[in-house]
Amino acid sequence: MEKNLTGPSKFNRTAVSVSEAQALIVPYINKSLIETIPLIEAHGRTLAEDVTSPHPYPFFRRSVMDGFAIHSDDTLSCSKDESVWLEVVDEIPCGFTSSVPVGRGQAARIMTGAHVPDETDAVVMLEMTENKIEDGRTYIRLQQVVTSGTNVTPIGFELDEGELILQGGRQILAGEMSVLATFGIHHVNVYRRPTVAIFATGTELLELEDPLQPGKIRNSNSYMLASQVREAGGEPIMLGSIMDDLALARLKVEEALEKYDLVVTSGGVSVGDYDIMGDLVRQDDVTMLFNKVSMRPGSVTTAAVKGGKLLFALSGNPGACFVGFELFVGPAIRKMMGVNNPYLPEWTAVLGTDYNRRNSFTRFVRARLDIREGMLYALPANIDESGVMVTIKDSDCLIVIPPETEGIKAGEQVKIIKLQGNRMW
Ligand SMILES: Nc1nc2c(c(=O)[nH]1)N[C@H]1C(S)=C(S)[C@@H](COP(=O)(O)OP(=O)(O)OC[C@H]3O[C@@H](n4cnc5c(N)ncnc54)[C@H](O)[C@@H]3O)O[C@H]1N2
Ligand code: MOO
Ligand SMILES: [Mg+2]
Repeated sequence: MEKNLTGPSKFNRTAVSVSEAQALIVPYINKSLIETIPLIEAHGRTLAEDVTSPHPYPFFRRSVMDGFAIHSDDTLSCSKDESVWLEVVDEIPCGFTSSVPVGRGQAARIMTGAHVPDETDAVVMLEMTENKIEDGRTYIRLQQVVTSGTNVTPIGFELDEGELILQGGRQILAGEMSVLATFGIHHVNVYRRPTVAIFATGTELLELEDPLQPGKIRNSNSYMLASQVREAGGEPIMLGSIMDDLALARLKVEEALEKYDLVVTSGGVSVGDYDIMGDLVRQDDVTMLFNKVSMRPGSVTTAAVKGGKLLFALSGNPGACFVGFELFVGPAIRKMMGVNNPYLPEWTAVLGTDYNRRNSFTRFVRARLDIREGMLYALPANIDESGVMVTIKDSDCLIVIPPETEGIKAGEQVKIIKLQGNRMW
């Protein structure tokens, strides 16, 4: 293969901090277009509009129990020794309203969730009554005072008409589904999932079906990135891998940027002879945002803009590729999808084992989370090198080790970044 001789340019790098790098990207994040989709397909999507309640909820006074709708005043004289008999004049199943007025001294049999007759003001539970039939009429006996409002859910108990229920930017999960369905919102306006083109650079890369050969490895980064894109809410577009060839990479990037919302590559961003991405982002029609971040892993993470679209060139080292995505690409995808705070949550945890490494840069250490006696513990992976792939699968979070630390002792508090994905098994 023809060698890509490096110019001096890609050695010339100024490191920016993680937060500076994140801020440099923000102006170039374009919100996705809005689309209207059936509610049933909206799980996980981000609402693109505020939703206010079109009517109060509940919409009618609703019985909390199976029992009898009554006038509470009829029970004022009730006690253990003094009972009141009420005539049952109606039966109200769910989905119906009463068919006859319920007068004083009368009651209507009612089911949980049914419409409480307007003239009644309380529901007494079935178990608190006895009944008798006389001359073909049914009567119930009460021996306790029932206060007004007992077992009746008032109109608007949960929500008033016109109340802001869900703000734009909110993710639709089970609870939001329930609210939207309650108000008959069968189609919702959500942000379109950004399409994220993924391709890997590296002459050493094999496709998954290829047999192994000495010096070659399979392209695992693209598959890892596809999962990360999905978790962030985007739609991964797999564009395979290309060899380390600047012209080829350039063509591929241009095509992908034209067709898709975002492009993510892995590999070739350092200073090696075949590290073409460093040169690619320095070409005239590309605006490089940063090509070095004061962090490990992922120090070589690079971001650029071409034709108004973002290109992220992540490290080929799997650990650095993973972290670079979580800190920069994931937030960009979530922001495109209208998420108000797109960054992963920062929590505090107790460090589970000593962390002995000397550290000059901010380091993001993969770790497992564990709850011990109600406390959150972060247990660093035993091998955490940038080039190590296997412990990525064991990380629920990244421990943020500040720069200039000599090591941290078990039991000390550490800042962690909680990774997405609810691993349940
Ligand atoms: N002289 C220097 N060497 C290196 C520096 C440096 O500053 N000076 N930085 C190191 C750091 S830090 C990192 S991180 C890596 C970055 O490497 P690249 O982004 O240029 O990636 P490659 O050289 O293409 O590959 C590195 C490594 O990753 C493997 N790889 C690549 N693509 C994939 C893939 N799709 N799936 C799985 N694994 C992949 C590749 O085979 C290499 O082993 O540079 C250091 N060097
Ligand atoms: O970008 Mo490199 O990880 O710092 O290992
Ligand atoms: Mg390299």
